[in-house]
Amino acid sequence: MAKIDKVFSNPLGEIPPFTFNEKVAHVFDDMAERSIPFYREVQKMITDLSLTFFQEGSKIYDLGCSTATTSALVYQGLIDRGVTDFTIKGIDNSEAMCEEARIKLDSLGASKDHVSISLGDFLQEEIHDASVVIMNYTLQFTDPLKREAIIKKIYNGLRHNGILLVSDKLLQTNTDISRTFIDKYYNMKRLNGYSELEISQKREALENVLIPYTLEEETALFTQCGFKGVDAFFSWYNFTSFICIKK
Ligand SMILES: C[S@@+](CC[C@H](N)C(=O)[O-])C[C@H]1O[C@@H](n2cnc3c(N)ncnc32)[C@H](O)[C@@H]1O
Ligand SMILES: O=C(O)C(=O)C[C@]1(C(=O)O)C=C[C@H](O)C=C1
Repeated sequence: MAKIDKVFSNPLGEIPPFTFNEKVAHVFDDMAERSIPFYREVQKMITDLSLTFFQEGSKIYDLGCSTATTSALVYQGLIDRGVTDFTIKGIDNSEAMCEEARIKLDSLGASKDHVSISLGDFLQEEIHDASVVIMNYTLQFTDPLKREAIIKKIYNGLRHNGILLVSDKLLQTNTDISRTFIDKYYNMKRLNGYSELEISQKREALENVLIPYTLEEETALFTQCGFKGVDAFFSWYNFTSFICIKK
């Protein structure tokens, strides 16, 4: 049965804070494709950059892996290139997401020797001997007071010439531009079939859960944690994807 996102389609009355619970995990792939601009294209670019910077024998981390869409694409890309010496570690603190991720990887026939999914808080996880670390729309859900610690841990766990790939929703500093970008974003959601009720209820649920930085704050975070090369490889109004390289 098609898993269509209807999580916010009925009036909820009191709207609880958004969590990646079982209801969300079950429809997440549809939710992501219809709620994140150019989600598929960004996944292709993340996969392409991961394969470009991957170093034989190293680890790849997918932090906040959700249903393992990124892990599955990177796994398939490495297998298609005949690469054998690699491990991909997907980490997510939602049990329901980890379940969906394992189902997706099993359907691919992905070997557990090469790609594993762990239920856990990536703030507590060890990161070591990595050439690629991916945080695709996950840093924005991390307590701002803990963002420096995770980025520093990632930097220290990367090999020389290793990369961190981050995609996030961003805040614009100019209020007129911010309002315009948000309007464009919600119009995208309308075009993707979301009702006014769904858009407004999700916006309320995400308040104080999704905490966007400005471009300046996000860039400063990466450079202050040691990354010498920091640049955007994709941007659409209030969504940007960054590549950070450890030199
Ligand atoms: C918007 S989804 C990420 C989308 C996914 N990376 C992709 O590209 O499809 C955010 C995910 O991060 C997970 N998450 C948020 N904070 C986390 C943490 N501290 N540790 C582990 N997972 C976390 C959530 O459970 C959720 O699955
Ligand atoms: O900001 C919103 O309204 C979103 O739906 C964004 C967003 C995200 O950027 O992660 C929030 C949660 C997910 O369900 C997918 C999209």
